[in-house]
Amino acid sequence: MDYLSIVVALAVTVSSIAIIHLLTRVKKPCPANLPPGSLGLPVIGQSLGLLRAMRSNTDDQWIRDRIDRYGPVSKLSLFGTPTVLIAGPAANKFVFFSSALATRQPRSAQRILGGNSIFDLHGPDHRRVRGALLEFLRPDMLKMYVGKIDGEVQRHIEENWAGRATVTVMPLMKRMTFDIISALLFGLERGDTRDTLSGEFARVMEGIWAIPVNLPFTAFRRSLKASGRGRRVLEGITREKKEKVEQGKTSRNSDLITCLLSLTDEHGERVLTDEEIVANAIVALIAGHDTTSILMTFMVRQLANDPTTLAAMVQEHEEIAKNKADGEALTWEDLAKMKLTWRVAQETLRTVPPIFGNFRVALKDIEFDGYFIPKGWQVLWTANVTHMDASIYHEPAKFDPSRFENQSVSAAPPCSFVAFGGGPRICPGIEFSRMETLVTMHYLVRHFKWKLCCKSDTFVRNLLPSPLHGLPIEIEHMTSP
Ligand code: HEM
Repeated sequence: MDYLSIVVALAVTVSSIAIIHLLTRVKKPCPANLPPGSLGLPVIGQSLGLLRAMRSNTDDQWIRDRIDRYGPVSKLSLFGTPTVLIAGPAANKFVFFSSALATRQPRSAQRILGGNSIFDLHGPDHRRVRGALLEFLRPDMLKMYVGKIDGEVQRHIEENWAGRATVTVMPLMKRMTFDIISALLFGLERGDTRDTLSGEFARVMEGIWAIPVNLPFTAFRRSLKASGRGRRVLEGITREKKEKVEQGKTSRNSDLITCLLSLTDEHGERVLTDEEIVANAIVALIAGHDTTSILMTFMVRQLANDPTTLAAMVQEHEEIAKNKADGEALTWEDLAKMKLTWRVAQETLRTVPPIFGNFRVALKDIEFDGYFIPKGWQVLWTANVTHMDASIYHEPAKFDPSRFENQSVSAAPPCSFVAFGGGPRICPGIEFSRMETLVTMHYLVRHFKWKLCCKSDTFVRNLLPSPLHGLPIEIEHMTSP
């Protein structure tokens, strides 16, 4: 709401500027071969149309309409910058692998996350920070934490699902993924600090993709302030951990922050500064928290209306459970057996990708598909058009996890499944989110049956997809968790 009302308020001011601009501008030569389409009104461009479409869950159609009208490469203006929208596997590959394109966060996210975030780094700095994060996020490191994730999930279900007749899935999944991430990344066990941080980060998320107007009562201002408070808590935690590392009182594998503090290069110098560690721990929290909770929420929503998939999943998890003692935690080997469940997750990500797409910025004049993209323009890649392409996914509207079985998808062109992005910036948190999702589904499908409370099964995109009213469900207990 906040976002839209500010945009509308700004529209009046901006239209006046636009008129003055149109009357006074010096005509610049227009490079040949720009993609078809119109840049619309200065500053506003097509932003309102896209935001409206996202809110009414018609963004897919909005993009498709543009493609029908202009073809797979078209120009428009979004959030004040001329933009080229490109779609399809070849376009995705171009975006993910071109060294002439750099990631660009909205100005609001840049200001909230600060300058050290991996999202704003390129070349050797990006590789250094990404390499450091992967030291902790790589599978052979994460496998040590299955028990810890299992403990968090079981406790969460016991406290929030057991004994209830209804629950609202989305906020519960958000809180649970926050708790898991903060336990593993920051080494924060349950308690006051974790609760405070959870509140601060919920506020950060509200304004991270807002118009960056730092005025009282704007979501951006609340978010900026909350990120400052959250950052100070994490700086304190980092200082404490640093002392322990220097005194040799902790293991490098305790959590992400300790791991990053312990990393040194061949000259014995720390790989990341304290500021970089705090900034990128925050990034990992923000990048990993909503995305995974959305995936799990939409899996719950899908399974409510898909008894065949649910029955197959229950069977997979009962098979695993029958070889375990009561209350015994899952292991890495158990997760490896949850193949169907991960296919259901992949199909959920195909049909409802948590990340709609993202922007890059052209570092120099470039060309794609015969069209000229000037330096400084944005390039927008989106997931849905590719995921719903009938020439890649037969009957794309149908929910069919078996597509990911022996990969009918492996015959598909590269960059056809882009829920996690691709290329050198592919999501480094895939394994982490896979672990959280598999462990959570293991306990949910074995212990509960559920049905949706809302008859209307729609969702909106507030940049990220969100089911109506957070997905309230009626639950029935099968066995105690
Ligand atoms: C279902 C869960 C997730 C989804 C769908 C997802 C999706 C994505 C996508 C699409 C990108 C690439 C954006 C681009 O190239 O424009 C990305 C990057 C990133 N993700 Fe994830 N993500 C998920 C979970 C996680 C988790 C759990 C973490 C951390 C614990 C994480 C950390 C990151 C980071 C740090 C980047 C930036 C990588 C870089 O720029 O090199 N993500 N994610």
